[in-house]
Amino acid sequence: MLVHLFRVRILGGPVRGWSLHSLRFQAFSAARSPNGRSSSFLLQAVAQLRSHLQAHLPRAPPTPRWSPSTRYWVGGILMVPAVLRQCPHLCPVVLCEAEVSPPHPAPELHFNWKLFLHFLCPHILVLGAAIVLALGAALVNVQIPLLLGQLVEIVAKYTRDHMGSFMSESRSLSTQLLILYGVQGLLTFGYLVLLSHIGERMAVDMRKALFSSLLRQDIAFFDAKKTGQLVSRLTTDVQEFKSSFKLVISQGLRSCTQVAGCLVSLSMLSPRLTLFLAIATPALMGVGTLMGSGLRKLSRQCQEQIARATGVADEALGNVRTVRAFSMEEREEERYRAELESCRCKAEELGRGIALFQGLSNIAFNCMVLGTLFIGGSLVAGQQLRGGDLMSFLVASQTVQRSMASLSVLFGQVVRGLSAGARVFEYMALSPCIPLKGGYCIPSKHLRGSITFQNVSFSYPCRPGFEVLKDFTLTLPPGKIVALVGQSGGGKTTVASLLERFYDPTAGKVTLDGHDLRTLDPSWLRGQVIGFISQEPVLFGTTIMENIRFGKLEASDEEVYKAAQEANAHEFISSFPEGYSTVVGERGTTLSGGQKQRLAIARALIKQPTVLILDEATSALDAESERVVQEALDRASAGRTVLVIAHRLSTVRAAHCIVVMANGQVWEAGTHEELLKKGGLYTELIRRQALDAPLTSAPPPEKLEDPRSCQCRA
Ligand SMILES: Nc1ncnc2c1ncn2[C@@H]1O[C@H](COP(=O)(O)OP(=O)(O)OP(=O)(O)O)[C@@H](O)[C@H]1O
Repeated sequence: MLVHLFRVRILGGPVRGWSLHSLRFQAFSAARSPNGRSSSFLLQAVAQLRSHLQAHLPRAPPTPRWSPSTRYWVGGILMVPAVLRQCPHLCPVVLCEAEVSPPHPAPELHFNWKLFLHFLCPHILVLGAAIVLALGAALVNVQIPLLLGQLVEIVAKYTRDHMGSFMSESRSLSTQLLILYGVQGLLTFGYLVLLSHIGERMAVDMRKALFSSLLRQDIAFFDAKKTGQLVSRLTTDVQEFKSSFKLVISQGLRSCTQVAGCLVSLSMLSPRLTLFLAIATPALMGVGTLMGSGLRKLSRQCQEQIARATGVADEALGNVRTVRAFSMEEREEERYRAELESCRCKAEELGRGIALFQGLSNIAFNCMVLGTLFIGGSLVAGQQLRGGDLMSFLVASQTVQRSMASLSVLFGQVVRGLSAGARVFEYMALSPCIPLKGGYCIPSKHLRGSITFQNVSFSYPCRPGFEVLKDFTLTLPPGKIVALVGQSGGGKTTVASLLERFYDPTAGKVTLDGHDLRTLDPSWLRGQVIGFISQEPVLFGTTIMENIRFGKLEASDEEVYKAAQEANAHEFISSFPEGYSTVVGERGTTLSGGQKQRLAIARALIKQPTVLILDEATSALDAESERVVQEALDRASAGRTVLVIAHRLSTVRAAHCIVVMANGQVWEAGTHEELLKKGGLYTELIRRQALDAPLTSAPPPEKLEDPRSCQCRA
């Protein structure tokens, strides 16, 4: 408890419900002992204060409650258990910056110092100022124990001799101490404000750069990554990196300076006591570090288990409709309960470990104080040390211990910060294979919309061994409707993705009006040439107006209304009280499937695309919605090159050309009537669909002709 007493004195902070003033009063009262010797004065004062502090200092809770910051620090904080858990206000930076760190698999990543310096450079002057202030605060902190010792010497002299005026003798020292406290407070305020300024600005810059880099990555990149993981890099990792950066500068500098300064003071005060400290402190900290690493491991397991439980809850709540539809509430409750139970066991084990650690560390630190007092007391008794110097020694040694404890915490924080930074910088340094912009734009007067796939082979980058398209050749004549049909998984959507240039073919090429797509500007291609309408339209959680305008940001209100009319959407939009200002909810949840689809059609039509891709655009709709949407699609298709991907063959009978895909190739092609006459796979698919058999089970019948000759006529 003496440890805490001196911390209260060093930092001048109030102990809950117990002011510094009353502590001092108790110390002085205790000092009026009959023998008047300074050493016994010290011991009595300490004993008295100790008993008061025991009664007033907050204690560790009987069962640990794992608040996010507690969980986070449980692993790393173990070198300063008593300080941080019982006197959290004494270490505001540490606790303010504590964040939840989600469990991450440990990929081998290297911290990108070049990128780090790029973000740091604009703030280098402010950082310099913060470092100067932090060093100043630390140096002031080194001075305080020495002055405190001198003050105690005056107190001891007065209680021994009862001569002179205590007030006049102590005035100058007290004033100096007050000034130092004030200066230290100001310096601390200054460097924390500056560090916060740098940290927040860097975090914003890093988030902007990372977000921008993520949005520019290839679609193949997103095939391989989880959205949650990417979002976590933007949020948690940047936060952790920022916290570590601020902590390392503030705490690290201060602690190093204090350790160095106080060690000099200590060796000047008493070399013998310093030797005792030099042996005992590292030994204790070594044991503590060993125990700490075990507990950190346990803490990590605890976090992973919490993440598993959260995953179960997230999945159940996110898919609540499916859970309800299958009456699976009890099963989900049971799964969550089981995960929670494991969490509890792990957390309790961790709690026991921490309790043991805290108990042992309290004993160790108290023994160190006792040892210092014992050896120091004997030196005082032998007239080799003054009582005031012993007091200074105790205060300074506590500063050293506290600083070394924060350094050991910081070490863990540095490791975490570096790996968080490495994760953030990893994606910033990635450059996509398909650029967003750059390349040739066909002048609109020459743009016809003729598409060809020439001997295209393709495997998805995340599944390189599996060829989805094999020597695929197809022509989409300008202004005509071509329908792609075939077995599920046959590669129809892949054809559309290649046309959008979400991927580049592994072999062969895709051309627009004779130009290889790789030579054309992708943003022009996607933004102005191709309109894409998928089975599950994704809307943004904003107004209908803004959702339609997403297709062409500079579109006027009139253009939006016109697109909505073409898409058969104007009527239902106008029936809403808020009209075009209606907010559609997250992903458009407040709209029906047919309404969402019509908004998606309006969004695609507003840019007046030359080529339209309809990927099973009506398959998720009921008969009535399908009729309205199909009407809109028929209108939208007129005069455009249209690629329709369809499962229901009845919807593509009117297409100028129907292409049947199988095994990643064009199996046969022609009009509905021509294909029926051939009696090949198309006929088989129609027969199966009439029987309502799934298309997936259809093995392709014998091929009737060379697929290369299956071309749609212009
Ligand atoms: N992003 C992807 N990464 C890896 N493989 C993929 C990816 N998308 C599709 N595939 C695979 O490519 C093959 C063709 O898929 P595609 O979606 O093009 O088929 P489809 O004919 O459109 O099927 P459906 O009619 O069921 O929509 C499938 O085997 C599928 O598993």
